[in-house]
Amino acid sequence: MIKIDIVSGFLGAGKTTYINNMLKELRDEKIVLIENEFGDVSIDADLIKGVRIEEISSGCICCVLKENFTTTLEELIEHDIDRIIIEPTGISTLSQILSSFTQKISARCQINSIITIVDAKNFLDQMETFGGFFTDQITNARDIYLSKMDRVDEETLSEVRRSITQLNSTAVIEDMSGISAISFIGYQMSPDRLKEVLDSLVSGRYGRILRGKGFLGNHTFNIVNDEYELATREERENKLTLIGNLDKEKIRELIGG
Ligand SMILES: Nc1nc2c(ncn2[C@@H]2O[C@H](COP(=O)(O)OP(=O)(O)OP(=O)(O)O)[C@@H](O)[C@H]2O)c(=O)[nH]1
Repeated sequence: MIKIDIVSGFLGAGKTTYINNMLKELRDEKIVLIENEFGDVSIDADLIKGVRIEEISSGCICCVLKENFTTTLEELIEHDIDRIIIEPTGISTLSQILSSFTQKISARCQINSIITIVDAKNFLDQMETFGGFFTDQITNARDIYLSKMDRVDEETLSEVRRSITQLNSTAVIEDMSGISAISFIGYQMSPDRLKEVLDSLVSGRYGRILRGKGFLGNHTFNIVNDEYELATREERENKLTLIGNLDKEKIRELIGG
């Protein structure tokens, strides 16, 4: 299956910056980047190096250029590639892009990630003015990355996080430095399996876990770096939160959420 990663986000949010970082991690793969520009002049394609780039310009792939987009994808999947990264314009609606995947595309590809980059510095102002795009980009994302964290204070950051969570309570929100959190509510496993899972989590094979806390039935556990403690208490709702440089895909597989 060809992996598809969609990296959306408002104008200037940091999509190209994120994709360039992502490409550094994926040197061994055959990748095609679909770059969608609203204007005629391609700028982003010049900023990205080392991969094949398909440009679709003069409009958004979510509306006027939707057919071009679908045709481009259908042609691409005939080739020997591992991954397609899609960078829509900043004013694209993510729901429309997701609805462009025809049966032919879905049969050959698997959506690996649906990311929205949120500019922490400008988000609250832009949200007031351009709410529609944001709402769609945020509600349809699986992962939300905050950029420009270096340019905001803690209070603004909390407000940005609160506002995003109101629109999408299930997306993982993380900063571009790679420290993120992942939570599971109502997950199920046996106490024996829980011990195996905790051993795996602290092994380093699932990323670097800085902190973890959770409950499973009458068990409670704490993870700090590469150690964990497991104790028995009164019955609670099954919950688990992990914070760190996480390999979320593998963690989701491990926990089964
Ligand atoms: N201070 C700061 N600047 C950032 C950060 N991320 C991106 N930028 C800057 O923000 C500007 C826009 O970043 P891009 O990655 O080009 O954003 P984009 O979403 O691809 O922009 P468009 O394609 O025009 O919509 C650039 O000058 C980046 O260097 C960040 O975390 N902190």
